Amino acid sequence: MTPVHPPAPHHRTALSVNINKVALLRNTRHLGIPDVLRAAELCLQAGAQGITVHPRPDERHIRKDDVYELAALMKDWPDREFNVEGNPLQNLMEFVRNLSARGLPLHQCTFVPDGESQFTSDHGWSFPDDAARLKPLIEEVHGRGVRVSLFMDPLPEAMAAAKEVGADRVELYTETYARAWGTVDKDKVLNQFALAGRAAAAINLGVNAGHDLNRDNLAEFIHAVPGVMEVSIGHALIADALELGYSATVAAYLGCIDNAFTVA
Ligand SMILES: CC(=O)[C@@H](O)[C@H](O)COP(=O)(O)O
Ligand SMILES: NCC(=O)COP(=O)(O)O
Repeated sequence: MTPVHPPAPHHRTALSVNINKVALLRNTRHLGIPDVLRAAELCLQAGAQGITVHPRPDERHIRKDDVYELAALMKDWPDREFNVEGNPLQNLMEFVRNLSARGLPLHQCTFVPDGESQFTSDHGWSFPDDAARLKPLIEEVHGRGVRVSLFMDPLPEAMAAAKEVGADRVELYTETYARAWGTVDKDKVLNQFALAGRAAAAINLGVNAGHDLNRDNLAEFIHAVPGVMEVSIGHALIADALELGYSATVAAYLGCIDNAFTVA
């Protein structure tokens, strides 16, 4: 199948669509609609460079079977990325081990320090406190050929510790930026993210970003924070898709990313 939009050139920020919220709606009936596999396929056809899911222990949205079925779908899209988020001290490692045992694709794990039934992610890992328990888990994930990204608050001084435990990337937790967008605090907050991004880049730690990014705030973020390799976007993007459809919505977000690279 020919994608509407080709995979991103390597120097551009990749868009990974988080489809948690499609599953959330599906789970309110026993009819299987909206279909998460169909959602993923439509986003990939529209040019999204990856699919993200965050299977929470309470299965309020993404369920175990979804992860394996999505991974099987991703086999048909070898140039796209499958990213599974979660807490490796809860359920995430089970997915890593089973996907690996079944020979199914998994390209990136994003370790997120969420509680069992947390409302949504709201903080990053804390160093040095979390270092000793993360290190062997990161080694295990690497042993299965999967990249590890650590969900982190935008603290420049914490980037070295993330690198030290073996992370390949950090995902900067962008809710504070999203909240500040459109207020007098925006430039100050954005500068904090830029400093964190630079601190990561200086030690060869890749930078992803996510949480509450949307069509209004995305381009400015990518423009200000150098070298963002990937953004994972779910809530706002799926809300937009309810109005515009997946294809137009993904195209709009890819357009925001393109704009970030073209505006002066
Ligand atoms: C790590 C992160 O920011 C995302 O996982 C986000 O929290 C989506 O999770 P929910 O869709 O469950 O809110
Ligand atoms: N890692 C962030 C993510 O996948 C999506 O977060 P959100 O856009 O649903 O807030």
